[in-house]
Amino acid sequence: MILTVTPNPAIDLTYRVSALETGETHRVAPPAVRAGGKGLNVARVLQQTGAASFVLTTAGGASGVRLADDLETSGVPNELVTVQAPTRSSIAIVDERGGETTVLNETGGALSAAEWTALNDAAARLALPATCVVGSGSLPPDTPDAFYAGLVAIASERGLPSVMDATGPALLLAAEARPTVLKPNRRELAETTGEADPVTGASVLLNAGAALVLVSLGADGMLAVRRGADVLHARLDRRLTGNATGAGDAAVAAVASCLADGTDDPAVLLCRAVAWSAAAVVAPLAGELDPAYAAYEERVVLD
Ligand SMILES: O=P(O)(O)OC[C@@]1(O)O[C@H](CO)[C@@H](O)[C@@H]1O
Repeated sequence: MILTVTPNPAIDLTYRVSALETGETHRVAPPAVRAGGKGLNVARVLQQTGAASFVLTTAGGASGVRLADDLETSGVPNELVTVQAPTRSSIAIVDERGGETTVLNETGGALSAAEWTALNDAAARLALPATCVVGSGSLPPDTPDAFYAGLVAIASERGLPSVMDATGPALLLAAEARPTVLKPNRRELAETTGEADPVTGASVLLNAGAALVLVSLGADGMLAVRRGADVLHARLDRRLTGNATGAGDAAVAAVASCLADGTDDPAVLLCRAVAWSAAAVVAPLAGELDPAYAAYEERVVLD
């Protein structure tokens, strides 16, 4: 199975409005409520495509109970580390007029040293039967920046590929631990490396130790950057509108599914990542793909 580790999950609340106006009052239908957080979305997408996945995450307070209940309903196998801090909320507001989504991510509560140890220990144990290790999402406040680097090391010690989707110092340290793939988006990469150009930013992560960096460019597709090789760019043959929340998670799921099957050709990874990402934009909620997701691979243009 593909192990996904999410230290800072969320209850995702997705609202739909006909046209979002800042500073105005909106009458809205109740939100869709789901257990979310990037790794949970990755695991849900993998489950939809028939790949075995496993969620390791934290849960705290009444919102943590809600998260646990929803995960059980989803049928994705999981293990939850119980923590003191209540599980945070993430609010997505989908503007049906322009197809843009506004997201409010609570920062979440800090974990104690004992809770971090429990999460690390569980990751090391659950990696034993895994075929790939995925770490994704923001880290709670006062987190050890080396958490994702530790996850890469756990994978490497077991000879497993690893995919990390992180930002800031956690992303830089993860790069130094020599992961198989890093997948920041363009903004996260620029914030982390201080480089506005995505290829230059990706080179910073490659020089630090990453083998392959996939940079998501939103509607402009995705780049695959490797050391000493041509940069690859892929995009869908047309622009799509919908809910882009979770599109990056679908890309991570695509990469993890390739690696778990023993495929590490960057062009193959990139094209599947672009295809699943597009199929996620069309699906209403993060963690879902358009059921016709496989057909999107034929619509990917590789430069
Ligand atoms: O605060 P983070 O961890 O960066 O992002 C959290 C989050 O917005 O990302 C997912 C979409 O990618 C949502 O399910 C989730 O709640």
